[in-house]
Amino acid sequence: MQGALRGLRQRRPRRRDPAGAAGELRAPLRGGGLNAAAPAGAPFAAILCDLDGTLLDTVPDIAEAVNAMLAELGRAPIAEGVVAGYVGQGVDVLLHRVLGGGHDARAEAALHGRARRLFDLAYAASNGRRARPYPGVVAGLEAFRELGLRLACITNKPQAPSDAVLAQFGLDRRFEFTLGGDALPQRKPQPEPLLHAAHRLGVPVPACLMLGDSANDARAARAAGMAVVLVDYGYTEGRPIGEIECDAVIPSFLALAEALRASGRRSLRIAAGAA
Ligand SMILES: O=C(O)COP(=O)(O)O
Ligand SMILES: [Mg+2]
Repeated sequence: MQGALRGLRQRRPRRRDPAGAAGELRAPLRGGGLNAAAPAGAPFAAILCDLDGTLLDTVPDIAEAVNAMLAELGRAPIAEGVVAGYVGQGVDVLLHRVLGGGHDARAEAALHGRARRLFDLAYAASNGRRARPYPGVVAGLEAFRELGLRLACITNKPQAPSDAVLAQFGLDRRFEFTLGGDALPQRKPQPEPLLHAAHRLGVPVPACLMLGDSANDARAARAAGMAVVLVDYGYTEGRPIGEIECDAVIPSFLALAEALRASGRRSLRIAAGAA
């Protein structure tokens, strides 16, 4: 157990559940305190899982489509690492960033619309070509299932490519449903997709745990009133993972499964000295 927990890093205390439902943390955070807690006396019942950068390493295929789009527009290609820093808030934001060359850039509407059509065509072809699940994802999802946790995938990637790439790896069967970035008017970091998922699962909001890789997942979870755990290997829009407020950072799904198993799904108990 010690080994599996070693990678869990204690994060800034979550003093009060934003929705007021989970109440105060039940133990001090010094040493091996509780880091995130399900609603008092109740275990976590569901995990809402992000896709890009959490389940699957998808940037090689996204970058291929971005560069095919740029070639059609007569523009120079950009490096995969730059594309990785632009992924997180869905395709429209990605293309504004690519066309404008910065995180806050906005492209002119006609150009953006043309780029979107070209990107969608190119991504339909490249999606799944080089994408791979991260180590421990498949075994971790199986462990979550064995723990009796309900699972839904909540992504900012549009529904069609999300469904296609998850099905390619048999991961669609692991989730009760997948909510794509175009399924609702709102996307992460807004809380609505998470609240929608909790409602659809029939699980109380504070009994849901968001598992993601970026500040978009963390902010959505906080706004919804959920605990949030981030993987340390995903796409953070160029931000150091340590700067993103969350309950814990984990090296793999298996580490989270072990922490939840050890606590009867009631909390993430952080190993002493694991910070
Ligand atoms: O498509 C994106 O920009 C990010 O997708 P994600 O929410 O699955 O990380
Ligand atoms: Mg992600």
